[in-house]
Order: sequence, then C-alpha cells, then structure tokens
Amino acid sequence: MTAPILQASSLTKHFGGQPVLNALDWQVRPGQVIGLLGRNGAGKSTLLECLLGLRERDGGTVTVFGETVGDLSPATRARIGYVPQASDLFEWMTAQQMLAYFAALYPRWNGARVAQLLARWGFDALMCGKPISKLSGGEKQRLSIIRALAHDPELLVLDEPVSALDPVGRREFLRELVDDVIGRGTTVVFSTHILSDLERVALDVAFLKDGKIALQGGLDDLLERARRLSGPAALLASVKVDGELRRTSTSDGLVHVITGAANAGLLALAAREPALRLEPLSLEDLFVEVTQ
Ligand SMILES: Nc1ncnc2c1ncn2[C@@H]1O[C@H](COP(=O)(O)OP(=O)(O)OP(=O)(O)O)[C@@H](O)[C@H]1O
Repeated sequence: MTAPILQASSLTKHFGGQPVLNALDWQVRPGQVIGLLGRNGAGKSTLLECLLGLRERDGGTVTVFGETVGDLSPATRARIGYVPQASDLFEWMTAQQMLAYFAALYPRWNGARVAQLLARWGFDALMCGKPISKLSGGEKQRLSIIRALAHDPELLVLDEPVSALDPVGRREFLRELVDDVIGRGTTVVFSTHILSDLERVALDVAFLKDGKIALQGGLDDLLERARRLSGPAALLASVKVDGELRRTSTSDGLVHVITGAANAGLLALAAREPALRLEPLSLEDLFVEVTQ
C-alpha cells in the first residue's frame, strides 16, 4: 500500500480546558478525495490547521509527505495548497499584486492556469486592480481558491471553500475541482456543510465527532451499508448489530439501531421478522445519526 500523504497519530488539541481533538488517528492516502464532516464546533478547522502545522498541537504526531509538520521543507510546503475558512489574503494589495507576490515564491507557479481561472471567475482588469479589502466575500473566496490552485499542488486542503459563493460560483468551482484538480490525481481534503456538494465531489467521507474520526469510508460504500433498524425493544434488546453506531429507545417501546455496516445476516433477520423495519439512510440521515 502507498505511504499516506497525511498521517496523524494521537493528535490532541485543547482550547483552555476544552478538548477539541482527542488522540485522533487519521491517514490520507495519495489520490484520495475526502469530505470532512462534523457539526459546528466539532473541530474541523482545528484539525485541518493542526494537520498543516498552522496551529500548535498539544500532543501526538503529524507527518505530511513523510516530514514532521512544523518542520516542513520549502519543497514540501510547495506541494500543498490551502484555502482557509477565513480570508488570509493581503487585503492592502490588489489581486494582481498579491498573485505576483506568490508567483515569486512558488517555483511551480502556473501563470497560464491563473490567467484562465481569473478570466473564468470574472476577474477582469478592473477587479484585478482593486485593493483586496474592497472585494466582496465571495470574490475574496474565489481569489483564495485561485491562489491555492496556482502552483498545481499535490495536496489541496480546503476549509469550507464555497461557503461565500453563490450557486453559480459553487457550481463553477466544483466543476474545476472535479474536472481538473481531481482529474490530475490531486489529493483533496475539504470540509463542508453542503452535503449535496460533497456528494458531487467526494469519493470518501470522514465524520469528526468527540475529537476523533468516528466513521470513514467510501461515500457509495457507506451509503450502501448504512441502515436504520427499528423494532420492539423486546425483540432488539438482545440483538447485536455489526457496525452499530447508535442505539436509541423511544417512549413507545421501540428501539432504533443505526449501523454503518449492514451485512447479509442483518438483511436476513429483517426479512424473517415482520416486526422489524430496515431502512437505508441518506447522507444527511447518516450525518445526523453519526454526529449527534
Ligand atoms: N482560538 C481559539 N480559542 C479558543 N477556542 C477555540 C479557538 N478556535 C476554535 N476554538 C473552539 O474549538 C472548537 C472547534 O472549533 P473549529 O473552528 O475547529 O470547529 P469547526 O468544526 O471548524 O466548526 P464550524 O463548522 O462551525 O466551522 C469550538 O468549540 C471553538 O469554539
């Protein structure tokens, strides 16, 4: 198996007394396209920042392209593209000046690609000549994405990259991501709350919950195997369900079991017992069930 591009072992982060990442283990392999999901405040931004060495961790190890994060060589840094959740653009510069500044820093800066993206995303001469502070939130987000794609990164980390974009902008960005970035074999990790976007782009999904990756897998595979099993408590109390993620009881005497790994045995049980109901889950259902 190929070596992971990103590897976190026992990654721990607290803010004050509040644990956010709790001995988290995670690996991202070359070519994976992973959507990172979690409730507000689950720690997605913190995780992405710790993985890139942008935030100090309290414990554990992180390696990127085999190097310890925090001590990355310039050559390894040049292989990474990052779009943060909050704009970190040089607001006092114009778009043109900022892109020229970064072009000088990256040996693999792809000027033709930048010109193409600027044109496609509505950055005409007037807009390129405006101070970035005068751009709208969505325009800044587009510029941030262009900057992250400009040096043809091998690893692209995106923290809610489309949150400020209108539906047209989102669609264009996703097309760029699918056709070009992913098509070239780039490894992509992106957090999002827009599940429909994730379904269009991601091949894998990872759910962050209680400071750990609670569930990860191929999107199609997870949806194929995720089920809600419901039935009378008397029947389900003693049933052990493989891949059980959550079990709840309701006041009307029913038990609901969520599994991420429904197998032939479970399907046979549900077929045998008329009192049991086995339902597939949408990605939204799975999100709610896993992250509650
Ligand atoms: N600099 C900080 N100081 C103190 N607490 C922080 C800091 N940054 C984040 N936190 C806290 O850490 C937790 C995780 O925050 P984080 O931004 O990583 O979550 P998130 O999953 O990205 O959330 P969202 O989906 O809302 O963007 C939150 O409870 C947040 O309040």
